[in-house]
Amino acid sequence: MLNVAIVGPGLVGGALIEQLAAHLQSPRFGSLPIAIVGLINSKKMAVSAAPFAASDLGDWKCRILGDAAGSADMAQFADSLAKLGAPTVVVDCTSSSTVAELYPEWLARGLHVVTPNKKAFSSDLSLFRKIQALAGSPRGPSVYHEATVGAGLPVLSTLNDLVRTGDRIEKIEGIFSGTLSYLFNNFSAPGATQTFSECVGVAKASGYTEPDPRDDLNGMDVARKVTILGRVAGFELGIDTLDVENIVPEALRSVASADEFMSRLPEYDDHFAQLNSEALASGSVLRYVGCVDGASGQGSVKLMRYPLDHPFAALKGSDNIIAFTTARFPSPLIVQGSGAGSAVTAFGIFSDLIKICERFGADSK
Ligand SMILES: NC(=O)C1=CN([C@@H]2O[C@H](COP(=O)(O)OP(=O)(O)OC[C@H]3O[C@@H](n4cnc5c(N)ncnc54)[C@H](OP(=O)(O)O)[C@@H]3O)[C@@H](O)[C@H]2O)C=CC1
Ligand SMILES: N[C@@H](CC=O)C(=O)O
Ligand code: NA
Repeated sequence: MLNVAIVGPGLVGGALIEQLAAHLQSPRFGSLPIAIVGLINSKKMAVSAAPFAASDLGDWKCRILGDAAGSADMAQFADSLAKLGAPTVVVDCTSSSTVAELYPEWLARGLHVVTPNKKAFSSDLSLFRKIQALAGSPRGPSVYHEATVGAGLPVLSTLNDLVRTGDRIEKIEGIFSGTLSYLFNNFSAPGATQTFSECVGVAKASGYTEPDPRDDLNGMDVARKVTILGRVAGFELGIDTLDVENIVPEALRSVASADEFMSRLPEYDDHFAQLNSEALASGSVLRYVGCVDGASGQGSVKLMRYPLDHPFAALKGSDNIIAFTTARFPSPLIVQGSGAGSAVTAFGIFSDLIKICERFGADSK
């Protein structure tokens, strides 16, 4: 049995619980030997030697992390998990750097890590290297983070396959943000009528944005993804050395809360409308694009103009598009599809859990 403990059952972690519970209740393709044994948020935690029942998972806020649950204590949580005996995966569904810094400790105790949290792989290079070293042995603990780039789309598994089979990465270019894809697909299109701030509001309500949408609009979320792609491709990218275009209006960068930012954003609709009409007048649309350049080993994140017949201009909804140009793929290998939202992100995490099940041959007892 593979034990799973979820840190941060918010939007994405909650969707993962739903998908795992649905599988427990009605396995479609044979029962996977996966059990949820731990949950922790910033206030409460519960760890159990016996798997949580599907019926409790259906109402986990009351039945597992309700009043009877203990106070959150991350050290104690990891201690209890390490003592369980069976292979155990900690799924970090927070966006916390503090939690990400605990991965080396978890790995050293034999716990596997699966996460959509970008922080550990895009912050200090030394943390990334430490994690890679601890997760590098064939029978030791593993780290999977497919959902950190393109949510559930098979982006990192594709890149890993290219790298491990000896291909040379020349360029990775794409629209890596569901939020910014949604914004510009809907705002910057011939005949579009929604204002920029209205589009941001819909992206937030749809669960595409980070908890504070400024983390999307300032380019940092895309910069983190570019850094992860660059590092997985073998380049020593540092997030602070990337060329990143921040499109948050200057006066709103320091406002205290996400709510205040959202309420003041309409003041800047004219500014974005102006940028958009200039692009449309030249037969182009605006798209927010990230790039890893294999020749220089550098990355960039920029608001660019694309002609209407370019594949980036034809993108829909919150789709991501990632084009890998390599020695073997001079005509790029393209991955495209829904790249944000809790269901597809939870799917990416679930598929990583299945890989650990397969690698460690957890039996179904
Ligand atoms: N939304 C998307 O489309 C995608 C999201 N991601 C990533 O998924 C992750 C989760 O996003 P989302 O679900 O939207 O975030 P939410 O804000 O909805 O949930 C975050 C959760 O983390 C908990 N948490 C925060 N800090 C701590 C801590 N120190 N210890 C324990 N728990 C903590 C919060 O607890 P509490 O409720 O008590 O505050 C909450 O349950 C992020 O890293 C995001 O970047 C990746 C790909 C796509
Ligand atoms: N806020 C991000 C969520 C996924 O990483 C996005 O919009 O892509
Ligand atoms: Na992905």
